[in-house]
Amino acid sequence: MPPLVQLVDVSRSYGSVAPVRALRGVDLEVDSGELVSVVGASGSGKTTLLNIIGCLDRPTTGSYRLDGVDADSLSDSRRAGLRSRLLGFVFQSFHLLSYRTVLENVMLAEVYGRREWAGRAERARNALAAVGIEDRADTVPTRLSGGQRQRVAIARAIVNQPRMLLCDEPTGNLDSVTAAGILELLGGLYEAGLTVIVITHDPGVAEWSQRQVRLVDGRIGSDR
Ligand SMILES: Nc1ncnc2c1ncn2[C@@H]1O[C@H](COP(=O)(O)OP(=O)(O)OP(=O)(O)O)[C@@H](O)[C@H]1O
Repeated sequence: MPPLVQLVDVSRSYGSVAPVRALRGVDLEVDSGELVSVVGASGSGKTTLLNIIGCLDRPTTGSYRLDGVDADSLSDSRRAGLRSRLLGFVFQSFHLLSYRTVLENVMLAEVYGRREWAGRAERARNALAAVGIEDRADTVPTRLSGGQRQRVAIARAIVNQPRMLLCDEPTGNLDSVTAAGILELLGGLYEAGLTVIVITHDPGVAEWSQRQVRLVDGRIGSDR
């Protein structure tokens, strides 16, 4: 089996005049079932790396394979297909639609055309149950606490049954008790077999992960 994530000598520069070299020659492999944190100072390239892994951006040079597929060579629409089939995203600021109910937020994440319409609400309710928030299905996100909103965002991320969750500071807006609950939830998903990559500034989150990748000025400084 190929690694789920395989970056070979990946660099990413922004701009052409005096380019900013956000990533410089990154080699990284992540196998299915790993729980990896990505740490590093502000500006070290963490979000750039996550965007490439998430097929939201392409390397300037080097190659990226996702589940054995050369993601760089695909058209945008094929990349979107790969992304929706394999990946779920969780962000620091939740990115929920405030004028839709919790249930609708999760239902809207289902990929059009990929799965039959019937059962869509039930699958969304199951995802909400998996994160312990099914009783708030009919409310709007603005009536929820930060921790509850992040649970909804995680339900949305898992409703398509992805192979991997990509999380950008998932506990960054939460107090420590609430953050611990979210880590417990992510840890449970990892134990159930999901691959999880988490960008974090929080040393506690890095310690909690199984493997820490540290970026230093766009390069891998350590990987343990
Ligand atoms: N769209 C862009 N255009 C130009 N420069 C960018 C762009 N995105 C990121 N950069 C630069 O690339 C470098 C890496 O940025 P990146 O956001 O990946 O770092 P980061 O480690 O995620 O930082 P933070 O912890 O502050 O979120 C920084 O110097 C940043 O200013």
